[in-house]
Amino acid sequence: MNLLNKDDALSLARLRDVLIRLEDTIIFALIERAQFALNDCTYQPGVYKYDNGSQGSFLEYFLHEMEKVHARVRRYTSPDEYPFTSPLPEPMLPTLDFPPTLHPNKINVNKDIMERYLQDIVPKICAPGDDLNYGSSATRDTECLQALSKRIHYGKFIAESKFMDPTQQKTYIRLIQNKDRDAIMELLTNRTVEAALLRRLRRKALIYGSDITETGEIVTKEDQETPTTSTAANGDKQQHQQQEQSSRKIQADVVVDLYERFVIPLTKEVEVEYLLQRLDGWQIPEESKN
Ligand SMILES: O=C(O)C(=O)C[C@]1(C(=O)O)C=C[C@@H](O)C=C1
Repeated sequence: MNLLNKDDALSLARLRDVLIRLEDTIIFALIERAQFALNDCTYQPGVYKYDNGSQGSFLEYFLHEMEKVHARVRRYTSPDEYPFTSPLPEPMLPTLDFPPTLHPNKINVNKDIMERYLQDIVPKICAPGDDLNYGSSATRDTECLQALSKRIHYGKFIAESKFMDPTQQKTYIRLIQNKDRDAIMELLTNRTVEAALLRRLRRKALIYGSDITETGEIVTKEDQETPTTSTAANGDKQQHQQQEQSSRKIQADVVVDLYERFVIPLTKEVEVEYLLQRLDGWQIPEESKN
């Protein structure tokens, strides 16, 4: 998405395309992280002494050092990029002129994303234990966190696009003025889009989590070892399905659950928060007054 182009940044269809592409980024990032053990010591504060004075975990140290370099090349001046750590240095590259697409706001839900990622996601996708690959797991964690953060903060653009829809603006303005959080949530919810997303995501996770043979067939280890036949008893079939699931690089259920319970709800929270602040310092145009 070219955020230097305002029309792109506010087209709901294009924004949804970005979310679809980010599904791939997120699934692949999770698959990469799942190669390594949980490595819990990388999440505990005070395990190592850090040269930047950090008192946090190895992951926080790593994230901060990496975000410093990314800040220098102006990553966080882009309205779809949000850092997890601070303070960060000023960019060494000259500032880019992004058109003012979003209403000024300071919404950053990365703290929630980090908490949910560590509590809910890592333990579900990684084997328990310690394989000493601390740098590799922190690198993969960073990729997962950045992709999730980008996806969830895209809620701001989506909310802006919905707010700018002339058929909806009056209603949004009334609900925002009444601070009616629940009604705003209901108005921005599109259950058809959510259901289609979850179906697509399951399919993608099943496919991306499998291997492909030289002749292009999708297989798992058990497809070769335990042939399923139409005469297999139900119990055998179930056992096979369970084996097949456990041999995948990532379980489709885990990815779907992650989106259902965390990614979509948090994106919607960002949308609601953004809308609740949307009228601050904004002159309501005559045609949009209720
Ligand atoms: O596509 C939208 O309209 C969005 O607001 C994004 C999203 C999502 O997180 O995927 C969130 C709320 C809608 O119910 C549908 C989908």
